[in-house]
Amino acid sequence: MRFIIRDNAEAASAYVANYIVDRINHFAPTPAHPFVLGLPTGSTPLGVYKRLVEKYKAGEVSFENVVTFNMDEYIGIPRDHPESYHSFMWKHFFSHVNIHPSNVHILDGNAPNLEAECVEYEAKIQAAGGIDLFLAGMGEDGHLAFNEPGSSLASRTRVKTLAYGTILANSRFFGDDLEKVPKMALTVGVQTVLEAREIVVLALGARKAIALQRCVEQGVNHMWTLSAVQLHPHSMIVCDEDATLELQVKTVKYFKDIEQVAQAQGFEQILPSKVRTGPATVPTTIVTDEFPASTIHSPQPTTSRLLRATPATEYPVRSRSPSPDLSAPRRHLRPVSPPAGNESAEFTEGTEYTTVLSRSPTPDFVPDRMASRIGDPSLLRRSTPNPERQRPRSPGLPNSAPLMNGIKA
Ligand SMILES: N[C@@H]1[C@@H](O)[C@H](O)[C@@H](COP(=O)(O)O)O[C@@H]1O
Repeated sequence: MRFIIRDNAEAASAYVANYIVDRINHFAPTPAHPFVLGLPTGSTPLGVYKRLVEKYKAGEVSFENVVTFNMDEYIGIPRDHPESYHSFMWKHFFSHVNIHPSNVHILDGNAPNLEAECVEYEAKIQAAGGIDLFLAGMGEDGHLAFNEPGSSLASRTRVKTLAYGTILANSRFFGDDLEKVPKMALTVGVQTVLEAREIVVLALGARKAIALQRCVEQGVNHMWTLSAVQLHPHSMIVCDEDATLELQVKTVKYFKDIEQVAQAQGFEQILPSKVRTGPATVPTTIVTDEFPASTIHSPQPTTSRLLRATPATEYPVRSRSPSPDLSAPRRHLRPVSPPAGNESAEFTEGTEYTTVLSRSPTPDFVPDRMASRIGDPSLLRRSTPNPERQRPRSPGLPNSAPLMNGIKA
């Protein structure tokens, strides 16, 4: 993951706008091979949209062959409501550039069948060839689009109920009246974003500092859904100095050093050509048994396939025996013809199984305290969680007497 820090919001927004223009121009989109751009709303991208419009007007970029997909939309407010994301996008961006209205895609929060709307949206993304670059902002709680804390990292476009913190944060757009803020929205999923060929996140201001710290310095976490961009092979976060307030000095210094070293060496970190030009195939998550071969040349975010939950039907369903007695005989599956010398072979697809009775409990009920693996009886006692209670009483020795390594008793 690249991490670009600029002195202030203007410089960070300019960096992102220049980057997008550069990507579109290098891609050289045509009607048959358009550049597909994912877009956010919120106050954060306003500076980017302003600069993109300026660059369009200056003749530096054309949106003639750009197709867009917005991240999200409120449910239940009219499309022409001043705070709908439809209104936002046309007001701040689309009305000012040469994009074809038919190339603009924004979820319809008033669709008669919201679930169908979400399914169709994913299909449209696929039909467009997948998203080349997904621009994103970040919620104060680290949400990506409207993927609130606790969202599945394998999620796709769907209906979401907004978290109270988001309603509170967005109430500033609704006259600070919490009642006027929609409580639900349609949003692309985390997985939808991860399947873009490239992700660019913009984070501005001190109010994003905690979320940025969680997403950059801590692990991938469903409670800070933007952290999932760490799994993407071509993701970049661009922020201003204020947004770095909660980061460690060494983190900030390291990422600044990376940029300086690259500049001193006379190169920029560039994207593999397949990502820059867009491959013929649409990136999708493929679930295979093999561990994916990681390669920076693959336009597909291979790591995200690790996030896919495996359908429960792919494995034998554990018998729900009502018997709490672990020593009682239990039923389990065993291959009809087990491999030679391996009677306890694991379940393998395509193998014929028979039900057998045994006294072994299913694996997750094995009360293995490791101590049972140690042969020496004195060590065995010492290895139990509470040796004082479990040692045999010795005549003349008080119960509370300490043991010397648990061996002398
Ligand atoms: N659904 C949007 C997000 O996509 C956006 O990132 C967030 C941040 O908004 P702002 O940029 O105003 O802080 O707002 C909303 O919740």
